[in-house]
Amino acid sequence: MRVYLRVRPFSKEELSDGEDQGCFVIENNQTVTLKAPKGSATMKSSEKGIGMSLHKFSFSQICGQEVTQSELFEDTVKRQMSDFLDGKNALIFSYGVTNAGKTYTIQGTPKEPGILPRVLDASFHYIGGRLYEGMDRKPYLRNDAQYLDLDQVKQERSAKAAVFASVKDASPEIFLRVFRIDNATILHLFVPMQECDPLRAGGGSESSSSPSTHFSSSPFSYDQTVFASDPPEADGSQFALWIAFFEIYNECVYDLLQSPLCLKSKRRAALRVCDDGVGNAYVKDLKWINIQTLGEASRLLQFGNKNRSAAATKMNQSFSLCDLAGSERCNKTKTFGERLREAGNINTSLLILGKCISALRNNQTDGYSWFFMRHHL
Ligand SMILES: Nc1ncnc2c1ncn2[C@@H]1O[C@H](COP(=O)(O)OP(=O)(O)OP(=O)(O)O)[C@@H](O)[C@H]1O
Repeated sequence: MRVYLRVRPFSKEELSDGEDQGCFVIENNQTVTLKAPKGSATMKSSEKGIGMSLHKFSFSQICGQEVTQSELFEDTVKRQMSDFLDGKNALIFSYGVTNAGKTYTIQGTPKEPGILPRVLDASFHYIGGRLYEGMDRKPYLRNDAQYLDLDQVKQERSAKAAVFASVKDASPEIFLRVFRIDNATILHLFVPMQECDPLRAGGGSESSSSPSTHFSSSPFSYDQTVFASDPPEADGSQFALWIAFFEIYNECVYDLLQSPLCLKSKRRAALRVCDDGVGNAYVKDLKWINIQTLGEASRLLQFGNKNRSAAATKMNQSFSLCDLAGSERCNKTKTFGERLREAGNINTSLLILGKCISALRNNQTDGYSWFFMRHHL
């Protein structure tokens, strides 16, 4: 596990409130010293000879306030991303007091995209023309994939269409802003809008052009050689990308990709955290959506984020639902196994996005977590 510290600059308000008291000194790129603020309980205690006013902390690496989003990605996540593309699962978790800069670091702003859009972009870049266009290989339990029959594929398509239909009125401007670096690059990065049309998106494999063409002119600059070496084209490997997005709120797991059409009651149903039978936790009944383009990924992110804030403010939370959460053993049913191997060499790559708020709120802290799972079948 690697632990990075990111220090954000003071805001104008903080500076005018005199919060910059030199309490924080970066000694080197791995060590910081914290000095208790004047008048704080810690400072008063140390003046009485109880406890210390100085504390040193060490990290894998410290990113100072001058570090840009792009540099942060290069210095921290890129290595993990490379492992992920090599077939290892990964988890990225950000933790800090409210207003510390977690959202800025993970999601970023239109002008300064954070880790998430960069990783999505890099994933598509890496996969290039090897994206599996069908929807019949789907994540299953924690580390597995299942084969879907024609009826199930149909259901997947309509579920996807329902989600995309509910964001179809979103302004393309907002949509584009998610990854915008500057005006000149907008059109290059994003897929043509008709490719994001919900009806077409619902059609799954009907995408007519190779996904690689959409990302060849991405505004993000990566040294692709740092990423895992491409699997040999000759082995016919393809990649299926599915996204799930959930939040943990007051100890309950909520699906953020649940289409509002499915929410007949105003209460959101909490999902269960189950065991796959071999000790791996997974979220039962979590909605997975197959994506074919970076644009679709971006729309899902937008959709889920909207659900998150709406959920917190508009919906009538029922804490009695909490008893549904918690670990529960679920029977492992039939998996795809050998049938998939016979059918071809498909890598199923999964991205799970989630914001963990949970009981951490009690300490005025919260965290973002983000998992990558990938398996070769
Ligand atoms: N590295 C940075 N450079 C410039 N501004 C930053 C940086 N990090 C954070 N900020 C700014 O600081 C403010 C707080 O950041 P952010 O909203 O990301 O905090 P947070 O930890 O997600 O807060 P919360 O837990 O309340 O959601 C925002 O205005 C953000 O734009």
